[in-house]
Amino acid sequence: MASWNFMVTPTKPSLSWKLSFLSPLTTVNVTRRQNRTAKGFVVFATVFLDPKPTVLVAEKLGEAGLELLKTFANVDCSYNLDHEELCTKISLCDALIVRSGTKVTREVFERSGGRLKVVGRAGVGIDNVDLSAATEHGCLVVNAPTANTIAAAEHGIALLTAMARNIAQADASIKSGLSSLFFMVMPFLMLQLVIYRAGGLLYCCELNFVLCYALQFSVQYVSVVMINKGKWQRSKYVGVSLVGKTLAVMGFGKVGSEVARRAKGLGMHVIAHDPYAPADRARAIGVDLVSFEEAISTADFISLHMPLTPATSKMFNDESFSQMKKGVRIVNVARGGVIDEEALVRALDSGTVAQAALDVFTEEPPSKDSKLVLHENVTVTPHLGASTTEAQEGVAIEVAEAVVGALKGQLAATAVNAPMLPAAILSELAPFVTLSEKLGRLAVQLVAGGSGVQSVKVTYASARGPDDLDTRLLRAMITKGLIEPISSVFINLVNADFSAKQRGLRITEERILLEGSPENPLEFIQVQIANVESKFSIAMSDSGEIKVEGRVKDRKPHLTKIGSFGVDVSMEGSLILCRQVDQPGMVGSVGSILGEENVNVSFMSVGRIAPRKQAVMTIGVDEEPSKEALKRIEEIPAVEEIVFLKL
Ligand SMILES: NC(=O)C1=CN([C@@H]2O[C@H](COP(=O)(O)OP(=O)(O)OC[C@H]3O[C@@H](n4cnc5c(N)ncnc54)[C@H](O)[C@@H]3O)[C@@H](O)[C@H]2O)C=CC1
Ligand SMILES: O=C(O)C(=O)COP(=O)(O)O
Repeated sequence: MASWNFMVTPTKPSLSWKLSFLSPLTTVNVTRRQNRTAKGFVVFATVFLDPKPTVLVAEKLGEAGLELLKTFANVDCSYNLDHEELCTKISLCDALIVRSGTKVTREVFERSGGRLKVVGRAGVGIDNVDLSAATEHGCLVVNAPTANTIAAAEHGIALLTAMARNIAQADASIKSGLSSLFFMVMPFLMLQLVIYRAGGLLYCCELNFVLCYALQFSVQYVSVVMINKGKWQRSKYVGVSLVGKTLAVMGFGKVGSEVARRAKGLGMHVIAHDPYAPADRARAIGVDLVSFEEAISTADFISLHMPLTPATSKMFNDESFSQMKKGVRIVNVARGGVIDEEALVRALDSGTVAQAALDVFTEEPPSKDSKLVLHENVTVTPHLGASTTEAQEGVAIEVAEAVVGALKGQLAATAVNAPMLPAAILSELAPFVTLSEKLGRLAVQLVAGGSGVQSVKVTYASARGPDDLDTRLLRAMITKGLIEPISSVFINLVNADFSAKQRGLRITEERILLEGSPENPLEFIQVQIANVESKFSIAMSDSGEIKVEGRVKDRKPHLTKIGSFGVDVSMEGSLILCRQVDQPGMVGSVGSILGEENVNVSFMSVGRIAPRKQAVMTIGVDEEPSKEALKRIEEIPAVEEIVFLKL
C-alpha cells in the first residue's frame, strides 16, 4: 500500500469535506495538526493509496458479477448518477460499468484524466458509449454480447404475440372498467356517510337514505352493464393469427436469428434482411435472406434486430413505411433510433402500420405526452428486453470477466473498439503479439534521428490463408512498438490505428503464403521502414529499408534477421548490436568491458558473412551500459559501429 504525504488548508474545519475528491476507497489518516493560519488549519495527512483498481458500477449489476469484480478491485456501486456526478467521479476510476441508461460521452473520457482504462457495457448495444472518444483516449470498451440474446429474443416473441392478440390493450381495458366502477360508486357511499353523520333531521335523513340507495343501485347497474358490455370488449380486441404469416427479421445477428427460430416454431414464414449475415446460417434455420425492399414490402410482421449506427439511424421512415404492406405490424426490441418515431405515428394514424410493439425509444424514458407511446395501437415496455433474472446474472458475469481481464492487461475477447479474437486464437497468437511489439520497437530505434518514420511495411509469412490469420492484433502491437519509443503517447490495442493515422504513419501489410502445414499461425514477421537512414548501417536491406525479422521459438520471440544479416537472438532485456571485423578475441574484449562496468550479459551471438570478414555481434544485457562503456566498445579497433537498443 503506497502512502503519500501532503498538506491541505481547509477553509472549514471539516477535513473530510476537502478530501472528498479522493476515492471513497482511499484511506485518509490525519497524522498531525499544525498551527492555525489565516485561512484555517494546516494539516498533514497521510493518504494511503489502495493499489487495487477502482471500478465504478453506474447501473444495477447482477450479484455474481459484483462478487467477481470485488475479488480484484474496489467496487463503487453508485447508481443514478447524473452526468455531472459521473464526470466528477470518473477521474478516480480505472473502469466503469454501465447498462443502456448511462451516456458515456466524450466529456466522461476527457474528465477521466487518462485514468479510465476500460468501459464495460453489461449488455450488447454500445450506442450509449462514444466509441471514437474512447478510442482516442486509449480506453478499451468491452461488452457482454451473448448473455442476454435469448432474453431479448423471448421478449421480441412476447411482444409479437401480445400485439397480435391485443393482450396489453385488453388487459388495460378490463382493469380500467373495474376502476371506473369503483370511482363511480365511491361518491355515493361517501354522500350516504355524510348524511348519516349529519343527524337531527331524521325524516330528512331517511328521505336522503332512500334517495341515496336508489342512486347507488342505479349507478351499480350501469357500471356492471358497462363492464359486461363495454369494458369486457371481446369484439374490439379480436386479434390476428401468426401461423402462415410472413415475418421479416431485420438484422439477422444473435437476437434476430433466435427470433427467427422461434417464429418458425409458431408456424410463420420467416424472411430476413441483413447485408452482413452469412447465407448458410440463414439457410440452416430455413430463413431466406432478402433485400431491404423485398423484406419490408412482403412482410405481415417486421421485427427489428440491428444495432443503432449512423447507417441504421431512422432507416424506418416515411419512405420505408410507404413501401410496406397496408396493415403491417412492427416489433422493435433493438433501438428506438432505428425508427423515425414521428413517421411511425403518421403511419399508425393512416393505418399503413396497424400496430407496433416497442421496447425501445429514441429518448428513454419517453416523454409523458409521447404521441407514439399513447397511441392506442401501440404496445410498450420500458426497455425490458434483457431484463430476466437469468440474463442479468449472465451479463454481469460476462462483463465483469471482461473488465477484470482488461484491467490485468489481458487481451479482451469482447472488445468493441479493439481487435476482438476468440480466446483460443488469442492464446495461439500471444507469443507473436510480443514478437510484433518487439520488432516494432527494435526497428524504430535503428532509425537515425528516430522520428520521420512514415512508411512501414509489415510482412507476415504463414502457411495459413488470409481468412485463417487475423493480423489486426499484430499490426496494433507493431504500431505500439514503433510509436512508444519515440513519443510520450501510450499506445494500446485500442488507439494504435488511430495514433498511427494521427502521426501520418502509414502501415501496409503483406502476406507470404508458405507451403507446408499451417500448424503454426506464422513462420516469421518482417518489419521494414522505408525512406529513412539507420544509425546501424547493417540494418539496411539491399533495397534501402531498415529491415528486421523475427520468429517465435519455444513460444519466445527471437530476432532472426537484421538487414540482410542472419542472427538468432532471444528478444529479452536489452541488446547491443555491434558490427565488427570477424577476428579472434572479440567476444572476450567486449565481454570484459561490460564485466568491468558491472553489466550482466545474458547471451552473445555472432553472425558473419565469412570468416575474417564482416560480422555482427548481438549481446543481450540485463542492465543498461553507461555511455562510457559503449564508447569503450566502439573504440576497439575491429569494431565498426555499435548501437544499444531497449526491447
Ligand atoms: N431491448 C433490449 O433490451 C435488447 C436490445 N438489444 C439490441 O438488439 C440488437 C441486436 O443485438 P444482437 O443480435 O445481440 O447483435 P448482433 O451484432 O449479433 O446482430 C446485429 C445484426 O444486425 C446486422 N446489421 C447491421 N447493420 C444492418 C442493417 N443496416 N440492416 C440489417 N441488418 C444490419 C448485423 O450484420 C448483425 O448481424 C442491438 O441493437 C442490441 O442493442 C440486444 C439485447 C437486449
Ligand atoms: O443489451 C442491450 O443492448 C440492451 O439493450 C439491454 O439494455 P439494458 O442492459 O437492459 O439496459
